[in-house]
Amino acid sequence: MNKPGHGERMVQLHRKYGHIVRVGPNRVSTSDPAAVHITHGTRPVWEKAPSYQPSSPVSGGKAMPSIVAMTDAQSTAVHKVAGGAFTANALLDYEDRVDQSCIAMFSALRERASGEVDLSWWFALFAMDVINRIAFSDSLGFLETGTDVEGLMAAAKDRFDHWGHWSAVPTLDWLLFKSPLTRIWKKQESSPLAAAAQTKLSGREYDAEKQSFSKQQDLMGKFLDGTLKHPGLVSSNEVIGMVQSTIGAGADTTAATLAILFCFLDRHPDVVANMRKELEDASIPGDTPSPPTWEDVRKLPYMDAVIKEALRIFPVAQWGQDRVVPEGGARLAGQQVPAGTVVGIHIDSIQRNAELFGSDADDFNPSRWTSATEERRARMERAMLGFGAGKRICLGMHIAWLEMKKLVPMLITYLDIDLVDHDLNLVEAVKPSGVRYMPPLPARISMRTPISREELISH
Ligand code: HEM
Repeated sequence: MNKPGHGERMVQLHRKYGHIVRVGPNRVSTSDPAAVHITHGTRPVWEKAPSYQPSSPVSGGKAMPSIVAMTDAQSTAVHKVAGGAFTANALLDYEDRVDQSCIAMFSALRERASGEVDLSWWFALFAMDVINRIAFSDSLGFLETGTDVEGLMAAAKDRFDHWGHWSAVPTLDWLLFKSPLTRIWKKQESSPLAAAAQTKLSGREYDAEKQSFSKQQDLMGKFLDGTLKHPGLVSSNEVIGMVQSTIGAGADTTAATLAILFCFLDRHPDVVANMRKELEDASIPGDTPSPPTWEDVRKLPYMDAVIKEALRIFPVAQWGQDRVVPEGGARLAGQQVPAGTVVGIHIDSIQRNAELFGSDADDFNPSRWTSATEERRARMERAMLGFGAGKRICLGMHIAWLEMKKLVPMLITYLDIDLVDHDLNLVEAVKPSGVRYMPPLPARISMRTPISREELISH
């Protein structure tokens, strides 16, 4: 998973050998869209494979609870306690924080408009800034300072790198990094992400009158309120793990998706022109330089198609979403697979399936979504796995859409963003890990509409 070109090699392997390919002892990969409804279905729920365990962060020599790596039973408890924090309705509680990050991002790019900026770095700062605001009601200043505050970005990246590296040998990961033995010979450090979550948790006050921790309507408050409603299901240590894993899961994924999207936009000025036209026709974001409202942008069909197409053609999640075949075995892609086998789904292969997406499935073409019949679009939607599927689908998916659909219109409306290298070979340049990490993307930024700083800040 950590070698450049891994995703592309898997696509070629599946195209050559079919929908089921053996990729290791007791381990297969499938590219059959129909198989996903079995592997990620609910009757029965297939457990996540041990390859998820290396994704759990370590703090003080112990594996911290991580939402991504939990068993089905643990995840059911977490969904009870925290599910409400991730629903489409909860988005309105976060909208003002996303706006603040959009404005901070826009100001930062605007201030650097005369020179070159590394777009990958700024998207990474944006995603970390916004997820901290949503999690703790505090940006920590990623965008204001332009730096990796408290090393949280490095810590999140380290987690994904570690996962990519050790996912094939989870027992060794446990022995070397998480077993009681390692506590004897290894220096015990606290993860910066866990430390940040712990500090915020200790500062949280309970409002006895409202019987709530949610004065600030953020993830931590909502998680804590969930523990009050469902006592005994999740401990405070687990709340820290949940916040920590949410930040880890939500930052680099969103940042890389934005960076990939802007690579494609750079290559397709016609798409940018269409997006601007759609926004202008809907008078969004308006004359003032503010991020558009969620209500205004959430249903714009072309914007939706463009972001979806970037998620389709170059999905950032590179882990195989491995599941274990339950008792009795299963029939996948016409073959009987025995119980206990680990089955990974290959997202790139499924999302570039020509039968579903057409003969130009390997090309970036947002209009495939807008021109498709309703029935065809529904079939394509079902094959989109960039956020996972089924019970363990990305909990932060709605938040990710909120962030992207607010930031992207703001950037393309007020800025021209011109990448220095228009022909970057993404397959070779991207560093695969748990997620695809984008290389630095030097870009020249210029203002499309003159806006005064006062005007920007006042909105
Ligand atoms: C474009 C951005 C994002 C992408 C592409 C993405 C992708 C994914 C994928 C593929 C999964 C796992 C499915 C599996 O292994 O079966 C996942 C899980 C998860 N994501 Fe995201 N994600 C994104 C943004 C976010 C954000 C913003 C948050 C938090 C606010 C978040 C929180 C989570 C959590 C907590 C899980 C674990 C769910 C579980 O196992 O039950 N993600 N995400």
